[in-house]
Amino acid sequence: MKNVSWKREEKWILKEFSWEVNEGEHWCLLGLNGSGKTTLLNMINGYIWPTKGEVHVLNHSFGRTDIRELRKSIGWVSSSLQQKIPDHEIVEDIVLSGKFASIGLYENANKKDKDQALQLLSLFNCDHLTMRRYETLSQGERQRILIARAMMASPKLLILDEPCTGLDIISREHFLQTIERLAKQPDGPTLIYVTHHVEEVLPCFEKMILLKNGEIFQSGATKTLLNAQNLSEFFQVPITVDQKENRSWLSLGETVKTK
Ligand SMILES: Nc1ncnc2c1ncn2[C@@H]1O[C@H](COP(=O)(O)OP(=O)(O)OP(=O)(O)O)[C@@H](O)[C@H]1O
Repeated sequence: MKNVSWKREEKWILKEFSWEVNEGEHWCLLGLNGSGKTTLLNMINGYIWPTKGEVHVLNHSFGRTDIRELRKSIGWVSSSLQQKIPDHEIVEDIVLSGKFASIGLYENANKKDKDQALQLLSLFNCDHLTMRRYETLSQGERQRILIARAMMASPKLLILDEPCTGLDIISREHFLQTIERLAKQPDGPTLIYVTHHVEEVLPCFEKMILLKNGEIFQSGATKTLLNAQNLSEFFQVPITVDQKENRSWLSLGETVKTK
């Protein structure tokens, strides 16, 4: 994205946003509520167009490409997708439907597709759920199934949009292990992980953007951005950062706690 801005109702929602993702990099996009994360994802997927600036995704230049073709190479797992899956759908069919980008399975999957679906279910430790109905799955299981579904289309880019929403701490940690495994897959997709929780930023996300009020507050190597001074300025409250297992854990500074 080069100098991308997006205006609605006389307000600039994204401002002069420039971002380059190189092949093989995994990025985390961290921003508070209303900072413009969803707007940015809608733009990457071609659902909205920049008011100013240029967007190129996976060598497709917006304005000169068939966006529907491009979307076939992008997986986007979000809570709105979760709500679209019918309760009665069987896990195996949900994963297979990813191949056809449909909600519901209307095409005949062949043996190769079925084998791939089973392999993905196994990758995400969901073998035991193959014949279960969607409505019987826990929140964490649903997220893993939907990522397996997205992977059926062998996307080049996989967007995980606040995937830990609704997960308790144990489920979250299990889920994050899955993401770590996914990031290490040879020939796997580039990951863009969107969150407002710093502790979800796994070591595999070596690059990140801190997004604030539609602008890049900072971007670059995760290691150099996640420190107390930067994050205190970003959140505008005193923050303490502890490092544990290559992840950053935040707590609010003393002055805030005693207020
Ligand atoms: N179509 C629109 N018209 C007017 N304002 C909009 C439109 N879409 C988004 N906005 C505004 O743009 C800002 C950024 O919204 P966006 O949904 O991108 O934020 P977000 O970072 O995804 O927030 P959250 O974490 O709460 O989901 C918000 O103030 C929102 O009200």
